[in-house]
Amino acid sequence: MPSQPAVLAEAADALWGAAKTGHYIPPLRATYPGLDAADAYAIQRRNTERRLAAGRRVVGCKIGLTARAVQAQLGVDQPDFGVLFDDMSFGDAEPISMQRLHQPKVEAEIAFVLGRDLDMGNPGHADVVKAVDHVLPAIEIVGSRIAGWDIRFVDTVADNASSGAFVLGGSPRLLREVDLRLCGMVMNRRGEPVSVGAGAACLGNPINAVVWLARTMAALGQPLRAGDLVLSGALGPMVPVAPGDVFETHINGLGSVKAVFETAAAVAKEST
Ligand SMILES: C[C@H](O)CC(=O)C(=O)O
Repeated sequence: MPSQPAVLAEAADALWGAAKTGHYIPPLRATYPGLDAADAYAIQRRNTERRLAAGRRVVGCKIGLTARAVQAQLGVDQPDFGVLFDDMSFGDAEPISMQRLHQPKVEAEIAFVLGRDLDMGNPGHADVVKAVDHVLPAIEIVGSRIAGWDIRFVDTVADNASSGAFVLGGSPRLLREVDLRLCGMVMNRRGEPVSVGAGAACLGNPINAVVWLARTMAALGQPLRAGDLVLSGALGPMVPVAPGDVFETHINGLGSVKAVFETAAAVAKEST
């Protein structure tokens, strides 16, 4: 049974407050034991509307929970999605302020940029392949407003799929130039490998994840559109971020992208 609107509003307010204050909250599933997936997306939508009202612009979607191991950990057999906004976007090697992040972790991903709308009913693989304009290497900086990342499906969905920020590489490639299933990924922190993986880790092929999202959004009556960015899901394990960290991700056939986080001294200066 769907939760009462007052419960959804209270949960959305709690996440919003945690993002503003940095006082992270207990898991929603513990505070509101009846919450289901539909409730969680309704909570996410409330805060999306709040961000839009504050002048932020939607630039696309992120897909999460695409790795079978992570799905098993959270007890689900499907991915989830969150909304990407203009102010989450950082360029290759552009310094990222720690102040705006919440318990940040990084993941290496493949970003898709669409050149056509996917507004047909139940889009398929051929539709998605035709609609992709280009792909890019990306680093997603995930975050959680839930204390200690103690999340299950409803907690992360409500929290905009634990999104935070993202960095895109600067050299777009065409889909036909790369085999996304086979491309290997290594992420280094100051030269040391901290996460390795491959395209196949993302639902067998990152294109499968984009098909899942395209179908989901079409079914919701909010189809993916030309110009939308899609972060397709992690290719390897998430890695916690500390101030001053620099992560470089290389994805075979796609090139490299670097995420640079401000130092502890800069964090201290910002908070005085
Ligand atoms: C909890 C996050 O959704 C993880 C994520 O972004 C991913 O699995 O990819």
